[in-house]
Amino acid sequence: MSAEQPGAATPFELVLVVPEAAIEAVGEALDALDALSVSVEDADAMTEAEQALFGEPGMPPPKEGWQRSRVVALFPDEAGAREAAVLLAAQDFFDGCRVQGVRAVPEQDWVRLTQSQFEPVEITPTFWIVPSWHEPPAQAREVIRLDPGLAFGTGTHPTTRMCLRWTATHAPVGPRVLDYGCGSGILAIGAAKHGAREILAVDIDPAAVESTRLNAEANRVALQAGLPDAAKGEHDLVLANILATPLKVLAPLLCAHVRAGGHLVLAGILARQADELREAYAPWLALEVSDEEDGWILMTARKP
Ligand SMILES: C[S@@+](CC[C@H](N)C(=O)[O-])C[C@H]1O[C@@H](n2cnc3c(N)ncnc32)[C@H](O)[C@@H]1O
Repeated sequence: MSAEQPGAATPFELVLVVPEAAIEAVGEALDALDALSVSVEDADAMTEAEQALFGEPGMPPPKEGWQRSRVVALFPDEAGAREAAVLLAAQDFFDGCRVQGVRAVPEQDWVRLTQSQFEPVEITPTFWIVPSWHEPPAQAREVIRLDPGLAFGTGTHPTTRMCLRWTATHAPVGPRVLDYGCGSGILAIGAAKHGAREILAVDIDPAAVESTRLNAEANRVALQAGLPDAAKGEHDLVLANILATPLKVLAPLLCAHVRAGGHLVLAGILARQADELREAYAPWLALEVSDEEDGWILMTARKP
């Protein structure tokens, strides 16, 4: 197999120069943006400013980056790498960082590499995300079939997993569900597997909308997918796994889409951002932290 095979997108690298103060936030954001891998090296390597970075023997280095790190993040395709560059540039922590380039990564067996990185993912003991090249585990009763593709959301990221887990543990969810920032459509499909019947999925990225339609079809789920303008009406459940900054901007809009008695479920939020999110949503809903994984939190509220 090779990258030239029909259907195999060419992977792209996003190359960033990041000061030490921003390295942790950039790393977390790249993780949230579904980078396949992230490597960090000294941006000043082979110059007079080169710094050695050592840890205790057998221990990790004492810090995560150099004074200026060169961060190389691998994405499955060009759209993913470019979207990550745009989303990162909009974050407050990105001040002082620089996008050095977005470039194709040639001549490797990316299909096999990608497949080897995606194993079935357990959401609950009976709810699994399973790539098409795997058999579902015997104990799986609800299964989403999903392969890594153009859009974020394969179930490997804690933010996605927490949203899916919430949906599974609150099943059956009400019939009307809005997935805002749908990416691959994984949350919408997960809601369909747990009781939702009228599902609307929206995203600013047309590639995500298309990906959601295809993934829904592959999972025999009926839903409507479109750009954010398509979000209309009130819903029993509104799910939004975006990053903290856009979630704050979207607060009035997302709250308006929740019916009285309905639920709002937000992810893409770091534990240290809980208070700012709570404050941003306070005029409409009282958010609380209802799950936490790897430093990411799930914030939820029920509309009175
Ligand atoms: C972190 S991904 C989440 C994808 C999927 N829902 C999941 O949970 O895995 C965030 C998605 O939100 C979309 N997005 C970002 N800002 C948005 C906005 N203002 N309105 C709608 N979608 C947005 C991005 O294009 C991306 O597909």
